Amino acid sequence: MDDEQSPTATWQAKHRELYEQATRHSFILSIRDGTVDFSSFKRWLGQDYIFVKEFVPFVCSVLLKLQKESEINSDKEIILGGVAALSDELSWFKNEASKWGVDLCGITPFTANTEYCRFLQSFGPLDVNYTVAATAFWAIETVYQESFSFCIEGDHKTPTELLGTCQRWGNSDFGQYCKSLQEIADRCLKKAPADVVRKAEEVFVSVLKHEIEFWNMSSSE
Ligand SMILES: Cc1ncc(CO)c(N)n1
Repeated sequence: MDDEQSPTATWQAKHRELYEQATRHSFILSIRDGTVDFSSFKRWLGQDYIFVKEFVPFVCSVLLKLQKESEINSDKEIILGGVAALSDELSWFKNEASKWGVDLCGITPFTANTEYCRFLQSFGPLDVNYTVAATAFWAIETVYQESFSFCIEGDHKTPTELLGTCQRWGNSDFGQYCKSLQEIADRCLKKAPADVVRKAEEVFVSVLKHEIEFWNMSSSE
């Protein structure tokens, strides 16, 4: 791929500061250096389960939008794979929650989570542009990939109990999946009109801000 021409890579560089705050947040750094507070981890776990339940209809809406753009068949397979993986992910959350003694039924979403979920819902209507939704999808998955892969890279001190979580989003298959999503977003963005590209960039920045708020929420009381 021609990186110089890649709109998403350009934005990652242009919004570097926000991007770093989202992917190198103190919560993630505390996992990597082993100082993480397990009660924060448990809070993140319960809140993220709520988020992922809302992420399912979001990814389905991306698939539905794509259905209207009849020609791109390989995109459909990648995104359908994403929907399928979420089923496994929800089971993983239930299993992980029971290991940590977190009661998933009794959880109420915190404000940052509610706001992020509302943002996801805003992509629901079919007239919301596919390119913009695909950009959001790529950004959401990539923040987790870059955050959790950092916790299992190099000289980390990630607690053993958290390695499974970090591998879930930090593994190289998930990394490959994020690259595929990036290629989809870039291909769409390269042929999109200027107003769509502008909107997609705004959405990219919004995702970073929501992700930062989500980490803040998880790491504070
Ligand atoms: C908040 C949040 N962002 C991204 C992902 C990746 O799916 C997730 N599970 N939760």
